[in-house]
Amino acid sequence: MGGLKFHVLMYPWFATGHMTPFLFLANKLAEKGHTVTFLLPKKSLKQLEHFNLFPHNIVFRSVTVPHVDGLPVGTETASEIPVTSTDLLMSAMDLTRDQVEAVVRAVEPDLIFFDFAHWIPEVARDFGLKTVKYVVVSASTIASMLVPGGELGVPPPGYPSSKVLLRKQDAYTMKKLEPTNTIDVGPNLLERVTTSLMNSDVIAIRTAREIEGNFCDYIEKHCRKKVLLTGPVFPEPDKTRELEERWVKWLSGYEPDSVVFCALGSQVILEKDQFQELCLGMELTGSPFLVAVKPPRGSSTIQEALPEGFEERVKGRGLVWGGWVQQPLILSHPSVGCFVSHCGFGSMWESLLSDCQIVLVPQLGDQVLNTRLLSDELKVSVEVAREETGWFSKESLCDAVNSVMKRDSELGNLVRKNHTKWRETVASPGLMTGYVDAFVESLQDLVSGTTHD
Ligand SMILES: O=c1ccn([C@@H]2O[C@H](COP(=O)(O)OP(=O)(O)O[C@H]3O[C@H](CO)[C@@H](O)[C@H](O)[C@H]3O)[C@@H](O)[C@H]2O)c(=O)[nH]1
Repeated sequence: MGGLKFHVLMYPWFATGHMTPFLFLANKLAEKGHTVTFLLPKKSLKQLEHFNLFPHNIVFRSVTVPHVDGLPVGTETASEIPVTSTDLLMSAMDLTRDQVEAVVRAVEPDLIFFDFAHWIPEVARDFGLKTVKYVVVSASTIASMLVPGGELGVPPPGYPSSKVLLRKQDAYTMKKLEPTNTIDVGPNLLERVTTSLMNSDVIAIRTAREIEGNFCDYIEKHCRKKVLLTGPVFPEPDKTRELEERWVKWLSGYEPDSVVFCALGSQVILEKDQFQELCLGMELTGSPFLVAVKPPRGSSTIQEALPEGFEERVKGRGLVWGGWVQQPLILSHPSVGCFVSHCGFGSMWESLLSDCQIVLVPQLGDQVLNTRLLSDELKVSVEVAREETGWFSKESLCDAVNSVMKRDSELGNLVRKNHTKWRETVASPGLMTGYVDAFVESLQDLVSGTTHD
């Protein structure tokens, strides 16, 4: 608890998968007596408030997200829009610079944490402050962004892995990100990320050396600056919130480890045909299943998009739900035996912490890299096979699930064994506290201007 106390201003990208890990880290800092001003869009306040375990030390301040042409009026967060409109929301974030400067002036922080607001180092310089670019995607994602433009499947010189790569059949992930608008919105995502990496004082990554050490070293060398690791920074289990009664009731009707749970995060919106294939694949597994995804593109409800006759056929054993569910609590329910995930970075950690078998069906580039890390390097999961176009069939989904769910499957036993080993590693309390303690010490040095070789 000793040493210098500092005040951090945090300004994460307006997406659940970014704001929540920032807040988890804020809790760790607050626990040690440091203070945090957390800037976020108004709409996100409600969703995040309950994660704030130290309301005296962590103070939320909302920003007004200005309207930009091309976005529906009132848009404030990435989960409200398709990923192809991300660049528009980023340009709206750029327009909040005045508001951020006013907050800096008012609260006088010692440090600013940011991720996509690439102009934060300029603001900080004006006030004589230090900045931390906090990476809440995997180190492998950042490493692969540092040398863009190479041939898919071929590691750039010095890149630390021949497995954690985008391959030719992953080209579809790039199409998914192509902006659909023609409005000039300033720098693209890659430019924002590289500018942020280059202009911040230090880079911090939400990862563990045990899992991605070689990628962290690669980034440090490439960016020629210190890379600090916070460890996975899992949230404390929230004992005040229990799994909703409807899910407790539904899940309790099934045998232990029998239910296949599928969730694709806060952003993914499938095309209708791929959504239907997902449903049919789950049906084909023969297992009870719960799918929690957004309605597919062009449909306003799940019901209107389900395949013909599907609901009657799976009645009593399968459910497709279009709303938000409590993912970590569902994963820890004894009836849930398999997690079919998009492998967003948050879900990646949650899947590692769970004792479910893991089946991955990534949708975006970073999710593909996380998938390769888990499936090909750590061998704790299996990936659903895709065709060259990026399409996955109901058969390939069903095969992947059954390959790890069938009793006595060799692959199932192998991934279970590896998963147990890695879960024990990442969940060991010593690992987390060790990372956070070392991270805080480095921040104290940064604020006080102390240097260590
Ligand atoms: O119904 C749901 C859906 C999600 N979650 C939670 O929401 C978080 C989602 O985070 P993540 O798994 O990281 O997914 P996304 O928010 O979809 O991911 C975005 O942000 C990630 C960085 O954290 C990137 O890796 C992804 O590519 C990007 O799409 C997790 O904690 C989930 O437990 C729920 O609780 N209920």
